[in-house]
Amino acid sequence: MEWIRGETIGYGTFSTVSLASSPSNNGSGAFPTFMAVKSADSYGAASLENEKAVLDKLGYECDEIVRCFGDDRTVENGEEMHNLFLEYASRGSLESYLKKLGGEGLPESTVRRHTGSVLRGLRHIHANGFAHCDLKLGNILLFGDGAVKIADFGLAKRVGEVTALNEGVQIRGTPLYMAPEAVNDNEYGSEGDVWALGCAVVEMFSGKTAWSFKEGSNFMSLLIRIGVGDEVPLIPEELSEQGRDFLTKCFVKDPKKRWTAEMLLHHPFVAVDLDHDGLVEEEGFVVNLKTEKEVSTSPRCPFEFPDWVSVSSGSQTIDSPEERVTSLAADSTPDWSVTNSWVTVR
Ligand SMILES: Nc1ncnc2c1ncn2[C@@H]1O[C@H](COP(=O)(O)OP(=O)(O)OP(=O)(O)O)[C@@H](O)[C@H]1O
Repeated sequence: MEWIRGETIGYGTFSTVSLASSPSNNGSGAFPTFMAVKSADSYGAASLENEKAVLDKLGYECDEIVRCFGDDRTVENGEEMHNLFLEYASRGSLESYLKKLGGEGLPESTVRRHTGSVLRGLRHIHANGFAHCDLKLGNILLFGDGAVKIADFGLAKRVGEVTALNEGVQIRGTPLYMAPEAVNDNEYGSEGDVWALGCAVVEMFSGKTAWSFKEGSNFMSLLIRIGVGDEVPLIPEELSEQGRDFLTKCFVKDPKKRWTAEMLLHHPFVAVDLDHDGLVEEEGFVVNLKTEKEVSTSPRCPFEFPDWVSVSSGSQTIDSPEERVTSLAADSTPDWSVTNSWVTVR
């Protein structure tokens, strides 16, 4: 495929994302005329390879997962670049969208709709045996028609798989979205994605991160709050009762008791049954609402789901929570990088 690199539309830890046009395709072939191309040098190549492998396995049937059209390599300024071609989200990420609102959150109706979409994406990812492991607003993309899709599968992994990244004392993803079992036991499974979804819902609604954390304050104190004790993120009081209840199901500290994406899709916060034809006008455009078939009463606990099976990630337990947090603090070789004034640890 011939393509032309356009303007830069985003930066990640491992990559730069630009607009790519493929005029010869004219939108008629296998590729659309405009795509996003995620490019990395040799340092980020493994992440891009992992992302492509996972997206290939997830296939095309889930509308809430960003599509991958293939990859190639180029030499630019004497350096070999690895390129991944993705569906272009013209409105960027939810993180950048919220930034434009200057600290304001989104209306609850929009939060419900986006949450339902992300849950359908997570259900598909988990049903195929993967965990995303880096769900956050920066990795939820907003499309011109109001749809949202999950992106950035660079850290995704097979549930139960022990990879080089989770051997020993390491953490992956963004600390603000880390689940207690990830902090305490190095466990990264589908349950952690549900915890992260809860953090994303709080942030979408309030415009603020789920954990209050002052810039410059001690990062380890946050890890201790997440991993040790009973504290969970603050649930916004302005949220409806359904929304608050939904979040309590995401913020269950014990991953085995936390609701799954499948279970949460039956929660009334997202399983809305509007008494009109499913169209709502929102933020200047009409959105076709997808609803779950059954919107009856919400199960109130995991045991009300007859076929619910708890999936454990199978990662090894390293230490007690206290020992692990202390070892994280004392670990001399973490790869710390700073993105958007927050610390991301790889
Ligand atoms: N398909 C896309 N369409 C439009 N914008 C995109 C697309 N993919 C990524 N972006 C933009 O680029 C940013 C970085 O992309 P992405 O998160 O995939 O990169 P990354 O290197 O894996 O980053 P990180 O792991 O640090 O989050 C996103 O936050 C988003 O703003």
